[in-house]
Amino acid sequence: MTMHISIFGVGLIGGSLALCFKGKPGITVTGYAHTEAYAEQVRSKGVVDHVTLSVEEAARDADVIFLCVPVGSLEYYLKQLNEIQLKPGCIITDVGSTKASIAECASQLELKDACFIGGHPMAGSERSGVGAASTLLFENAYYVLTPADNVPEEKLDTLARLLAHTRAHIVRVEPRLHDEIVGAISHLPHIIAVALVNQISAYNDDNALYRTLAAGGFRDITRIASSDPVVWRDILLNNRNVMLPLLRDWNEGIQRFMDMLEEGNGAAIEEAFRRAGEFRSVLPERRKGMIVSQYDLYLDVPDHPGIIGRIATELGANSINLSNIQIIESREDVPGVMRLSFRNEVDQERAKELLLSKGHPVYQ
Ligand SMILES: NC(=O)c1ccc[n+]([C@@H]2O[C@H](COP(=O)([O-])OP(=O)(O)OC[C@H]3O[C@@H](n4cnc5c(N)ncnc54)[C@H](O)[C@@H]3O)[C@@H](O)[C@H]2O)c1
Ligand SMILES: O=C(O)C(=O)C[C@]1(C(=O)O)C=C[C@@H](O)C=C1
Repeated sequence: MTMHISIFGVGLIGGSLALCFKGKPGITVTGYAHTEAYAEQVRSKGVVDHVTLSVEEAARDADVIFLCVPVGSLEYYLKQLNEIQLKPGCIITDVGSTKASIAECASQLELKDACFIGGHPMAGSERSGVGAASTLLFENAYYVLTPADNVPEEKLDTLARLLAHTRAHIVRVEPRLHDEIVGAISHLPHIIAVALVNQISAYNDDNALYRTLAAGGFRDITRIASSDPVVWRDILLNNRNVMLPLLRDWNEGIQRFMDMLEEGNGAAIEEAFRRAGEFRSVLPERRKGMIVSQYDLYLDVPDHPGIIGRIATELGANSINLSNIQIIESREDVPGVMRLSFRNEVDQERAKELLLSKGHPVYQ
């Protein structure tokens, strides 16, 4: 029997889900787009089997509907679906970065023949739109489900079986707790990154050397400042009751740093770095969705033409699969730092041995 999946909002997350499902035996994927221009983009990327601009056409035959629109539009679509005769037993789920308000909306609606299961894949990117979609986005990430108590286990099993195509790990969390935790580990870092970039950008208006000299540390901490403005406007407004106390705590932490500097308290500064390093070192590093998403090696190599090709060829000749390669700092005629990412620990270890044996300085 064919399972019909419908994806509302075929952007980074919706498009990545579509890619995980499309072409799998017994699955068809329909994408709903709200403008003809976006529908055309989705068609040209070929991530779904069929694209429509009609909510009804997208929904009426669906077994599972994924709402992948910005958080501020989720309730609108859930209410629209409640007005349509859906297939009996249909599962509606979402991928929004906040879960309490959509769970509340679903419980108020008392959906007729369908059931709602909130979801949130803890994986993403600063890029947006269907062009950024990837089959690998969710691999090894956590995928949070926030079902209400009255959701039948059988429906949860159906959704979990479908999500197995993403290769993510399912975890169940209560919606309010979810919002508190992601407020701290995801939404707060986005605010901090944006505030930091905008602070430095104002200095750069007076002296362009700020941008020129911005190196690894600045780039590492600010990647997410390039995230989609509308998506993040909606997330932060939706989670503002969680964000405000977190920002007050943040202000206190910054005030403590100001005190340490005013007092010239070196011991306290050292202690702050030590404590942070300790916590970071016990994060489950090797999982996507956490701090480090890959099995990485760092390599000091001279920055001259052909070096990337030579390293990749050496690894390939020894059947070691690279998943990514990146120059972190690249300047003419001085050593550069290359990041090599592998899919598993075995490849990482074999690469390390090989590169060390060829005389390359390798760091882990
Ligand atoms: N970006 C991330 O890292 C990330 C990670 C996990 C979850 N999420 C959540 O996933 C959802 C989508 O985010 P994204 O990063 O894929 O964004 P995106 O901008 O890449 O995709 C959003 C999609 O929704 C469509 N859309 C926008 N407004 C719409 C409307 N009013 N009606 C119908 N379609 C509309 C857009 O055309 C696009 O296809 C958001 O709820 C976000 O909170 C994002
Ligand atoms: O990796 C990134 O770029 C992300 O911002 C992903 C990230 C996160 O903060 O971890 C962002 C929002 C989501 O709701 C889930 C994941």
